[in-house]
Amino acid sequence: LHKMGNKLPGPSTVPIFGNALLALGKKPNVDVFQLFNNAWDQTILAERKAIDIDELITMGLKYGEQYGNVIRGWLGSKLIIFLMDADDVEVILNSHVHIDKASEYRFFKPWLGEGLLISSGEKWRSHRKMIAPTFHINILKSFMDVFNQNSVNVVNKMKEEMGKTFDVHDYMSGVTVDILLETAMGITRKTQDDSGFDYAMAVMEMCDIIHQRHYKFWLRFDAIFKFTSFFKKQVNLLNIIHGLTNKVIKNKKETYFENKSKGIIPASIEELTRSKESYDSGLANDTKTLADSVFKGYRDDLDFNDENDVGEKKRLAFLDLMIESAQSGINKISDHEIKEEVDTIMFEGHDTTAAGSSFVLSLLGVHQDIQAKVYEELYEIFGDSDRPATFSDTLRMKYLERVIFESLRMYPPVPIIARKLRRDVKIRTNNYVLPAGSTVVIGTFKIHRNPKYYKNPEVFDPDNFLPENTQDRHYYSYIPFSAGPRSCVGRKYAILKLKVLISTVLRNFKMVSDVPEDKFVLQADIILKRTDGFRVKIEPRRRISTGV
Ligand code: HEM
Repeated sequence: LHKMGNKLPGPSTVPIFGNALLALGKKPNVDVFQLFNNAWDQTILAERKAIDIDELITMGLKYGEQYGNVIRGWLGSKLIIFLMDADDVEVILNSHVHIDKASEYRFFKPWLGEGLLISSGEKWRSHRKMIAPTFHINILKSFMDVFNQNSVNVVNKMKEEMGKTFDVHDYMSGVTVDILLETAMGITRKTQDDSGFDYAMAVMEMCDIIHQRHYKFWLRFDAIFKFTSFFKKQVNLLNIIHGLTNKVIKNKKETYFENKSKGIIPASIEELTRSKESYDSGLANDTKTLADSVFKGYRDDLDFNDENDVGEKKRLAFLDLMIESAQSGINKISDHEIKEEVDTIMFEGHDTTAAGSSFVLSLLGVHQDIQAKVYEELYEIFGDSDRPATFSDTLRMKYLERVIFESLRMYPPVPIIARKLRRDVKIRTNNYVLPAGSTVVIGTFKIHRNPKYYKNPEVFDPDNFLPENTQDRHYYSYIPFSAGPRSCVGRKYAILKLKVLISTVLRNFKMVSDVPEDKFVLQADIILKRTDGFRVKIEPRRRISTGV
């Protein structure tokens, strides 16, 4: 490992510590925008020694300017390799071999157990096969009412903020938890209480603790961590988080047995979607969305399931399927494993979309011309009507989709992903061989801002996703949902939900941001966020065409 690792370019090391001392005393909050905005300029980089940077990861990205798109760092005897070229990333993500997560993900274990995000081997494979069909396009269509209703609810809540400056993330976070509870978990509004908000807050604080464990190396050791105040806090936060997920499962199981004793068979997704068809008739001629072309280079099991019949039994929403499977013995899954998956979906499905929607809304507040174009498109679809969005409406939101994609490019909610290599792997850059046992960090944030793939990478421009601009671009230069066998299982769910939620907000309010984009302070936390808060103002929307 040592011999092969040292053949890769990277900063010089000191005995025992390797490059670990470079991270000493660094804080997690970074002005990432500033760092990356100017990072292509070598002279500015040279002056940037004093900047607060986020442990080896952000530092590794900075060193990219010096060493290229492959950099090695030694954290003691641990070899970390940063990859920032789409060709190299494809070799890792497209593989069915390199699918194990890096050991850093273990800090999630007390919270998520061995859920889909962290598990590997046979457990991951069989659970992925079980869970992916629960995000089948027919199921997503049946969620349209829930997406619409909750979007209207959050619009009504946001009216309180008219004329004030506020953090739109608070609202996006709340509505995202509500939507997840109702869709994936099948918990009706009647049975929900305020614990969703406490849950969202606890998740944010847990992410902070996990992040601290990444960059403060002494907190990496469980034996030390257990004696810190962080541990006590973690216990309290996990009580809140698991309190909600336990309640969700208990509630769902009770309903299952109640219905079973009454002989009630839950409506299949086919039945649910069929009854919608008359209401959602007149499907747009062109049913292809931007996602179909942008992600076509790495078709995954989600696409396969949508195009093939996965069998009626499997077409149940997530938690229904889990419980049905456990009770009927169709799939082998224990109660404990159900809980791990519920915790995983609640976390992955919530924090990512809350950050994604908050970035879109605050960016539109900055770029008024782009917002006017989005509104013009929505006006063409809905006119003055307040009617809910149908699935076919969402297919017509082509400019909004480009805006969402561009926002996920510049501000990917998951800014990096990491894998542990079990075998040596040869990459395209200089035919380097990455040794088994090393940790590979894929710098999504940096790849998305590489001028090799995007003409003006630092400029927010939805036209980056016009068909003529996407057709020849490397597929792995755009990986907000990762790609390959371990791609995000909620990708289609997320895009559909974002379209309904954001279109509903914009049909009711004009977003305004007094903070320009170059003043956004990013936090390269587990989930990319703004430490300065997603501060916006809203103005009532006059329902007239903007004439753009
Ligand atoms: C804008 C929204 C989202 C983004 C940007 C996003 C991004 C990602 C990324 C980059 C990964 C790979 C992580 C890694 O390899 O470490 C991932 C995995 C995952 N995501 Fe998402 N995600 C989003 C929404 C969702 C939603 C809505 C759900 C579920 C409702 C979800 C569920 C999952 C799960 C379960 C995994 C693990 C998949 C596996 O390893 O097989 N995500 N997501």
